Amino acid sequence: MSAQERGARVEFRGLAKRFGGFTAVDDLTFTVEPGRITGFLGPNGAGKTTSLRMALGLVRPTSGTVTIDGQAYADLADPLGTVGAALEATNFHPGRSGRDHLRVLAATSGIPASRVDEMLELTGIPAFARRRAGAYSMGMRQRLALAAALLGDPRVLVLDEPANGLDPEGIRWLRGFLSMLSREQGKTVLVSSHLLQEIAQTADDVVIIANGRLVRQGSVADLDGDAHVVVRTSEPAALAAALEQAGLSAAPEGADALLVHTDDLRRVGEAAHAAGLPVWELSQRRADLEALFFSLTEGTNRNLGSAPPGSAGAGAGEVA
Ligand SMILES: Nc1ncnc2c1ncn2[C@@H]1O[C@H](COP(=O)(O)OP(=O)(O)OP(=O)(O)O)[C@@H](O)[C@H]1O
Repeated sequence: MSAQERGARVEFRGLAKRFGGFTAVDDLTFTVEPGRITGFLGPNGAGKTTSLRMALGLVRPTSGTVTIDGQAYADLADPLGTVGAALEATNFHPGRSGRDHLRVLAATSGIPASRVDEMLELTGIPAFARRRAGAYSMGMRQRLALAAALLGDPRVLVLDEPANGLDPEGIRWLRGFLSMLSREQGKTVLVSSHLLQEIAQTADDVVIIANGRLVRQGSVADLDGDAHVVVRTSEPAALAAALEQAGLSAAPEGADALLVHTDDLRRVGEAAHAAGLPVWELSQRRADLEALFFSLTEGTNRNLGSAPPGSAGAGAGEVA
């Protein structure tokens, strides 16, 4: 089975959610491709959790749809084998061990008990999982939630802020683990975060939202941008012509500089020298995904400052 067949496409179409007069998610349209890791990014309060909950049929959209392999979650013939989700890592009974929790889940879903120990092994908590869940650290809960999400060997994995509470070693482990699930097993992985650096190294694609709206989407490679050379001169027009002759395209940047579409400083310097033009600065510049993320989401953290009208805070006031 190819990765394309193993994973499943998740399509968000015109998805919106209003809580009273407050629009938490606004006309969100994007596609999550099979066999790839998609980072779902946005500052706190951007609407990530609400969107993921709508994808899983836990919150009813005001309008729009989310389909998994062409079907709404509620219509899936084999939900556990299609989507595994870890939305919040806190809802385990404190008196029960993590292993027992998973065994109950497996039993009620017709999944063999042996799968539980396999998943605990895979997520690195076989011994810890025999202790009561109430004593678990946040990182342990995250791993347990991940093990639970994987029980049905789902084609799609939906994870809400899975790096929260993990230490640097745990975050490194999570990166490798998600890569393995998507690259070796072809699963579709949709993972939310409010911190770009947590997933920029792992994600193939990113979807960035702010104030409930889509602000940018694309592959990490595209958004990170190509390298450019900045060249500053007193003769920008003449230098642009000289660069064009040398087969390089350049665009003006301010009054006295050009942005040249190449990463080869030497070619730019030699073209200027051959044309007898003065150069004041010659440097490389790379559009940085991190800078892009900040510029797109700056000042949009809706959980800071005054509460939005009609909002009693996350999780309150809504019955799906
Ligand atoms: N049940 C609800 N009733 C009213 N407002 C809500 C409800 N659930 C979420 N909101 C509001 O909708 C907005 C989006 O919340 P959501 O939890 O989806 O954001 P998020 O991007 O997941 O942020 P975070 O990382 O902080 O969870 C927030 O301003 C939140 O307060």
